[in-house]
Amino acid sequence: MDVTAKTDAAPITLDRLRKVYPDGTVAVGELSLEIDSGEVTVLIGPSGCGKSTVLRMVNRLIEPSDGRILIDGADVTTADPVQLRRTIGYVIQNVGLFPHQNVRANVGTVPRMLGWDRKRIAERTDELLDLVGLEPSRYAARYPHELSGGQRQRVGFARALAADPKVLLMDEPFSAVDPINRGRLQDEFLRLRESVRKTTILVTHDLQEAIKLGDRIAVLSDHAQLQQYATPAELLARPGNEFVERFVGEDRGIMRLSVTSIPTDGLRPVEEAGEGAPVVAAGSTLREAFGAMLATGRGAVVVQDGDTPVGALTAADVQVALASAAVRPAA
Ligand SMILES: Nc1ncnc2c1ncn2[C@@H]1O[C@H](COP(=O)(O)OP(=O)(O)OP(=O)(O)O)[C@@H](O)[C@H]1O
Repeated sequence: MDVTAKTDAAPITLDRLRKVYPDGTVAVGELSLEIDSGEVTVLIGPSGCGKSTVLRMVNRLIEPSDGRILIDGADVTTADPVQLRRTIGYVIQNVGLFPHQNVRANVGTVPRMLGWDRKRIAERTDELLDLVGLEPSRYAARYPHELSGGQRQRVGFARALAADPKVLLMDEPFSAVDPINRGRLQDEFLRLRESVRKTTILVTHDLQEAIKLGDRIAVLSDHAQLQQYATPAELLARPGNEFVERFVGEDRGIMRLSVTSIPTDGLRPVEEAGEGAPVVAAGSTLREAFGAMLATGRGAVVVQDGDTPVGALTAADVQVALASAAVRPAA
């Protein structure tokens, strides 16, 4: 892990957070959650269970009725909301770019408010556009309507990161783009996380997305009641109660393939894979190994560390690896 990037992040504590809207709707009953510095925590749960309300209390777009929110140990429920929002990146479904400002101006919004000089803003904008894969010379002068949905989402992400916030809030960030682009954006998000490690709270409806992007997943039921808070692997292997079991559904066995790595020991001798068997890299997931078997119609793969074959894994071994991962203590 990149230590310098890690220092940019801050832990978040939600302490008995509560929101009752003026009409009496209890959106959030009482939620407590510890989010480690630099981690991505996903809030997931049925429609209307209070996910967005929780997220929007963190940047004070919504005022909590009770409870505290600590960022880096400081209670932000008493901070000036405008100042606070400048230190928190916020990415929403339809991006919310300013339509009459070009990409450069959109990305520079918060640095401008913070009074950075033009040169510093321009340098930062170029750096961020590069980071999200939009070449500045080509895209900086464009207006939002001259971009695809996925490109707009990238600009939104660059804008959220512009002033180097310690915290990033993302509300259904990828749900407005088509499935192929969504997958690409998710992959980019994972890649970006290697260099820009912000403490992130991400709201989604999509369990696959939660499993792919989350370090931890908080499953909520109505009134933002916390049903389980666990790593993706733990959640799928050991749903904490009936609600979570129903929520993760019957596909959880299949999904576990994506969050479980090929075992490092106990592999068969390479020869057992047979001549011409597909090769997967050591450290790949069971899903990648099983996918390679299905794609080639073979019953085994060769596991390779760099250029060196280290063993063979059969379809039956995949099942055994899944079963033994379930009894191991949580990662
Ligand atoms: N301004 C408001 N006034 C009254 N009730 C509200 C208000 N905003 C949201 N609610 C209610 O609070 C509850 C939680 O809403 P919230 O948007 O946080 O849920 P959500 O889990 O994000 O939903 P979705 O997944 O459908 O976006 C819902 O019952 C909603 O109808």
